[in-house]
Amino acid sequence: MTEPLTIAIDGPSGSGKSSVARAVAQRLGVGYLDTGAMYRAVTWWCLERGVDLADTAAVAEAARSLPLEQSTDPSSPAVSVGGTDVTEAIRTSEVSTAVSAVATNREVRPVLQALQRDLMARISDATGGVVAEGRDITTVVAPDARVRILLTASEEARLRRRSTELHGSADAAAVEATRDQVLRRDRQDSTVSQFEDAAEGVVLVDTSDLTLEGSIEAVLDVVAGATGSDES
Ligand SMILES: Nc1ncnc2c1ncn2[C@@H]1O[C@H](COP(=O)(O)OP(=O)(O)OP(=O)(O)O)[C@@H](O)[C@H]1O
Ligand SMILES: Nc1ccn([C@H]2C[C@H](O)[C@@H](COP(=O)(O)O)O2)c(=O)n1
Repeated sequence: MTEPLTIAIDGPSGSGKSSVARAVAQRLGVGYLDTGAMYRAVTWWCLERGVDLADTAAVAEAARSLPLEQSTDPSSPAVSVGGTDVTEAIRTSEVSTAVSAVATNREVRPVLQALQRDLMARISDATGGVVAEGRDITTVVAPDARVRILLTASEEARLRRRSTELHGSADAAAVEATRDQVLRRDRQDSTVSQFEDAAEGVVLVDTSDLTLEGSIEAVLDVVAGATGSDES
């Protein structure tokens, strides 16, 4: 039996994890797991039901009982909670501003990490592999993955990308408006996960000077090197 192709990608906000992981999964014909979407879905669910995000036990209970459905098809990622499509709602600035309170809740993390391992196994069974991305996939969720990558980019590049995505511009005002969402979140999230430096055995891919296509190719090259085949 062929070993499933598990690819774990971590990195800071705006490094390009989601865009690159989705494209890589599509090109390799395997499933895709956006673990950040799961932290966002818990956040949305708590805000919707008036759960105080500072009440760690109540938030952990919400994570345990979350009626989550998540598409793992890289060509159509979608998330619904309790039958409501929240694919767009989990990307609002309200959720983006609040999500670190959930991601740094140490009772929530093991709940979602267990769910992520379970989903990764199921996706691999169905498609022969999985590309999972987040902040702790290479170190905690799937430290035995065949390919482990830390995707990074300079602070300037990450702010420029996120600002272009959110405001359609990377001028000084737009970058300033984006700064808090990107950098504060990374500061908070890095208190519970190691995604600023590559852990032992994790390959660092710096995309600061790469185009999106260049970043995808760079990751496919690492996959080909690690699997001894020309997966690209
Ligand atoms: N060279 C590049 N590599 C990857 N993404 C790039 C590149 N250049 C621009 N982008 C763009 O950067 C934006 C941010 O990418 P993406 O959402 O994939 O980042 P992320 O690391 O998943 O961020 P977050 O963790 O905050 O969700 C996207 O609009 C993407 O198209
Ligand atoms: N494995 C993960 C994935 C995500 N997070 C945190 C980091 C962010 O604050 C939030 C949303 O992630 P994004 O969609 O921006 O990638 O969830 C984490 O702690 N661990």
